[in-house]
Amino acid sequence: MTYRVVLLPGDGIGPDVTAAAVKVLERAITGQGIEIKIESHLLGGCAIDETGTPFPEKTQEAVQTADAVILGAVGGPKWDVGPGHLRPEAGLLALRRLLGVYANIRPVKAFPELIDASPLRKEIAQAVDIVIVRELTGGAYFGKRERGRDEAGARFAYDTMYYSEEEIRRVLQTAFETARLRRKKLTSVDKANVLDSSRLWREIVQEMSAQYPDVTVEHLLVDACAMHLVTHPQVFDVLVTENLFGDILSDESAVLTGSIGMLPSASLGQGIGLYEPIHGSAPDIAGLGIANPLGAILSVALLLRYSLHLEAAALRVEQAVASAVRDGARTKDLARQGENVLTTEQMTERVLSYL
Ligand SMILES: NC(=O)C1=CN([C@@H]2O[C@H](COP(=O)(O)OP(=O)(O)OC[C@H]3O[C@@H](n4cnc5c(N)ncnc54)[C@H](O)[C@@H]3O)[C@@H](O)[C@H]2O)C=CC1
Ligand SMILES: CC(C)CC(=O)C(=O)O
Ligand SMILES: [Mg+2]
Repeated sequence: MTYRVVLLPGDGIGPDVTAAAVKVLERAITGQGIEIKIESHLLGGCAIDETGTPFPEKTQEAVQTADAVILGAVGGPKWDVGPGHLRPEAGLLALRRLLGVYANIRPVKAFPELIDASPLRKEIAQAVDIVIVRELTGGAYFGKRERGRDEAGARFAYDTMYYSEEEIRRVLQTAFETARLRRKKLTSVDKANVLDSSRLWREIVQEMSAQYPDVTVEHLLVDACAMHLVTHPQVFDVLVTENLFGDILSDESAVLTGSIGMLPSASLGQGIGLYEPIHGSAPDIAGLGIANPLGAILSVALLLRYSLHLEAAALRVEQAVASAVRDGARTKDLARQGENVLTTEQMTERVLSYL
């Protein structure tokens, strides 16, 4: 069996962490009787530089026929000025939309050995085990938007947080089913005291909960949720929310585990899965070779699990990461004072040594 995996390294630290991910993927499938063909394409700022657009046609064609897609990250200060349609992030949003990956799964699990890197109290940090299900192809990032000038010549801008019933239902289904396979608790996060899109979201959660009587459902306003995540994150099992809230809450949750560099994600929907660490292109450390590759490597485990259905290989990758961390492997973002600091490549080698 041969699989085609499209690699989109992107910008900043993206190429470093995806190079690590590919090495781990190749090692993980050795002896499995399968072959993986990796095909690299342009997305984001590097694509703007080479082709004048953040999501070139060649990349669009390649991802639509792939078995899975691995992405690093896009963006950076180089492209922060200039016309809106040329932003690297627009390429990423278009990619997610094209693949129809409406459910972004972001597991947030503490590694016992990294508790010192977490800002939480020890007994709380070690109990963090959450899956965030973030709606990924709707909401304010995709709604009608405009910038203009009013009659007096003053500037205005707006973005619309639009959700259809179908968009809400399908991601909630993923969330309910995820909760069912875990501790059977679903926290739906919204801003239903203010936003109509949130009121509809909450109504649909309530309607759908009848089909999942084994799942305990609670509703939480997003501002309170942001606080609860740092005061008592151990109460959360599966957390489901719309795109913008999920983007923010997952970066916050990442820190609970020690570093944003630790968190993987799987974006699932209409077939082809997209796998990426949750962090961005980290321009402040780009080119230094010190990025934490573990979020990207753990995304490979999710690819093996969800797209290739190789659960044993997925577990091996997760265990290899856990073993490396247990043995004291630390990139700069994880290291406490006096700890030996590994480069991206050295950390990758440590993970590979356990595979
Ligand atoms: N999926 C994507 O492609 C994403 C792209 N971005 C883009 O990335 C650029 C930078 O955004 P920021 O707000 O700075 O967010 P960021 O996630 O790139 O970085 C935030 C902070 O975390 C650190 N960090 C991130 N990943 C790390 C890793 N693997 N190892 C060690 N440290 C790590 C960075 O050094 C920085 O201090 C922007 O252009 C933004 O739009 C941001 C988030 C996601
Ligand atoms: C372009 C942004 C929506 C990327 C991001 O921050 C994310 O998906 O987490
Ligand atoms: Mg984000």
